[in-house]
Amino acid sequence: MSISSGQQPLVGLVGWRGMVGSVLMDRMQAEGDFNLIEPVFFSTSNTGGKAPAQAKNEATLKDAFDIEALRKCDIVITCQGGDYTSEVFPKLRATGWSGHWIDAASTLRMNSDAIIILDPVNMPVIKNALAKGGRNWIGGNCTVSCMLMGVGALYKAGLVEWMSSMTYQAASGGGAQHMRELLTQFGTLNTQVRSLLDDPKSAILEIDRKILNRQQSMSALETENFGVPLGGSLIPWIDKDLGNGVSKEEWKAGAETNKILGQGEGFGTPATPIDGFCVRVGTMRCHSQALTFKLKKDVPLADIEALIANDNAWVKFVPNTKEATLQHLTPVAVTGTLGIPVGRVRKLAMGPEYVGAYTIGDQLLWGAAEPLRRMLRILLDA
Ligand SMILES: NC(=O)C1=CN([C@@H]2O[C@H](COP(=O)(O)OP(=O)(O)OC[C@H]3O[C@@H](n4cnc5c(N)ncnc54)[C@H](OP(=O)(O)O)[C@@H]3O)[C@@H](O)[C@H]2O)C=CC1
Ligand SMILES: N[C@@H](CC(=O)OP(=O)(O)O)C(=O)O
Repeated sequence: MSISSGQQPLVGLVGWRGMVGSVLMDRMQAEGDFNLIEPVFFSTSNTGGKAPAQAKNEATLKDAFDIEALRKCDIVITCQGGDYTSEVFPKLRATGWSGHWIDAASTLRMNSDAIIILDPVNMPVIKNALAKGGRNWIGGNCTVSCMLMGVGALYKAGLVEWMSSMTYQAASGGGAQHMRELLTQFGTLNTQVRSLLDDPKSAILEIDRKILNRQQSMSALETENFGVPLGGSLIPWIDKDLGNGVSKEEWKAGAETNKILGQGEGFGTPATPIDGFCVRVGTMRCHSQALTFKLKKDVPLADIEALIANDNAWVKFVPNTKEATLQHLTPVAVTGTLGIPVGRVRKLAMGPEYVGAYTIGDQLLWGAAEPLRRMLRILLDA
């Protein structure tokens, strides 16, 4: 980066105290990123307040809507959300600001001048854009990023004719309030039948009936965030209704995966068809997905396993046994780690080119925060 010699780049951080932002701060701290930058902390709600401990010269919070203050930054990293990006980004660029904008929100992802960043998968796409003066670096959809960290090797090897994904997405994808709502619902349901649970002789169908009654009578307040109960249930629709039977989350799987891989519209190469269903389940912060591949040819299972296992430092190949699956392939095993286990890999009954796999990722780490801080490092090294 062209920063005056002897100075550290001024990096503005917006959204640092939110859920994604807090995970980002922890990772930046753990990796020593703050040693390499001069951080400036912004707030949408507490201008003039005390900046966090990582602050160096700028000890107070700046106004996140102050375009002049943002303009001084060489790099802005934001986890504040799409509304903030929509409001501030165009104004900032309109001033002629030529700094780097690194963003967790989806707002700018599909813009032609934006790169979806996932460097273990698409470093060549990132480097190419950097060389051409790229300035907008956007984190991908959490499900897409976690999927590609796990099985990106099959795409890189040009083996995938099409892929279908069935997701099991955690409450955290909706935000912190959604996680709270899920846990509150679990508590409410438990309270409803606690005395029956304590009695080993009680009838299970009585417990079941009481739970269903309580679920079906939950108030608008109790389901304020998800709209319907998630505790003890699931919701097979995530994000907006695109009006054609497809949810926006499902659309992102194909659109973003192809863009990350640098193929399809705008790249002059055919897109890989990717489609499936996205489902919200009552887990906390790991997104899981069952994948079906049609490969372009019959590849021996051992070769497929080796490709996946050797793709990057974070993917963990899980042998397709019950014991290994229960041990390593659950949200409880993966939460809070950067590991991306891939298991249940097997040929499917439809034919030798059909392969199934199951993968999990912490949607706040590889799904949101980690690609952002790694992009910061790529810029610092450039
Ligand atoms: N949640 C997810 O799974 C993913 C989210 N994203 C993107 O990241 C954006 C931010 O998501 P997320 O981190 O979940 O949002 P949060 O709601 O946790 O945080 C967003 C902002 O809300 C403000 N805020 C208000 N009250 C509180 C509070 N009590 N604690 C902390 N912050 C508070 C903070 O801004 P301030 O300090 O200025 O007041 C904070 O930066 C999303 O809108 C999305 O665009 C991307 C991938 C995944
Ligand atoms: N939509 C994701 C979370 C998210 O923020 O996705 P995106 O960054 O694509 O808006 C979920 O609900 O699980």
